[in-house]
Amino acid sequence: MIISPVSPQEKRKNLRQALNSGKLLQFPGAYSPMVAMVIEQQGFEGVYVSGAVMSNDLGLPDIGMTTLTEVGQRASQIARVTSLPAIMDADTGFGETMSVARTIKELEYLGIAGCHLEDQINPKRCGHLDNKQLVDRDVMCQKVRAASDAKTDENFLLIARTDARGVEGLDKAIDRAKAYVDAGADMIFPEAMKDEREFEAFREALDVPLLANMTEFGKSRLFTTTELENLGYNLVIYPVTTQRLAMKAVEDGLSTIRKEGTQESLLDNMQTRKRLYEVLDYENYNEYDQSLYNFTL
Ligand SMILES: C[C@](O)(C(=O)O)[C@H](CC(=O)O)C(=O)O
Ligand SMILES: [Mg+2]
Repeated sequence: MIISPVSPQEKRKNLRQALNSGKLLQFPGAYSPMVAMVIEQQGFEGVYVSGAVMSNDLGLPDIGMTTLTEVGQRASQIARVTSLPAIMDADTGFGETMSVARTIKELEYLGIAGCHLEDQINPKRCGHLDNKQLVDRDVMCQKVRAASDAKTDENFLLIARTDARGVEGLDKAIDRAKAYVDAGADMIFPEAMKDEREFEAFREALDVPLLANMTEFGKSRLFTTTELENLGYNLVIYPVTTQRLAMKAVEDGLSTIRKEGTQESLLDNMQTRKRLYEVLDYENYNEYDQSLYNFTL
């Protein structure tokens, strides 16, 4: 109730243990705290806070216009209602080297279990678009080193993402990933791989855990969990999925109300009041106040 009893330190420790299990961990994107609760109730292993989703939610494209404060606070609200670890998309780190160090310290303090930093210049763009631009490998290594040094909890998961595949090619992307591991990254996120062979090449080249991004309408085919597990990947994100599902339902629903003048025909598509209260565990708030849950539905 209210806030998960599992501390951020425990969540990070649990995540480290789970990553060592050899089992693929599924982290769907949560666009709000309540979505994180549903992700936990459905039995997933963790929650992802997407930079794209945070931007879109503010009515902005995903081009690095959001701030550490905005994204960090929202990620914290999402992280604290679930006992699952939450991983946050920190884009290019919200600034240069020293700011990146601050980003890590703030995210630890906000209860986040880990984050990823990417090697694009700012303004960045979605990793599955063309014409991305990268910072030099050394600049990114410096950021990763600063991030790693800034940790106070060794279990905070520092994930380096490389967007180099679409810019410099597969071999250079793998070289960069190796350099980021040497600089202190705990995990690698190879962005926008073209096919199975490329996912495999990263696995062969690196000993650290790997993250697979199964975003829809992008450059990678949507692999199943079995396929990803067989490829040796450790964690999969479905970053924008819940927002895409919800927004389609919202758009369709609004257009129906506009056309039909009532939402009557939409009721079957809606979360009922009963289900909402189950998700929120409303009944248990009665322990605190007997006058809260004395109605019938
Ligand atoms: C993972 C990602 O960084 C995100 O912000 O969720 C995006 C997802 C997307 O735009 O589909 C990405 O750059 O892949
Ligand atoms: Mg992103």
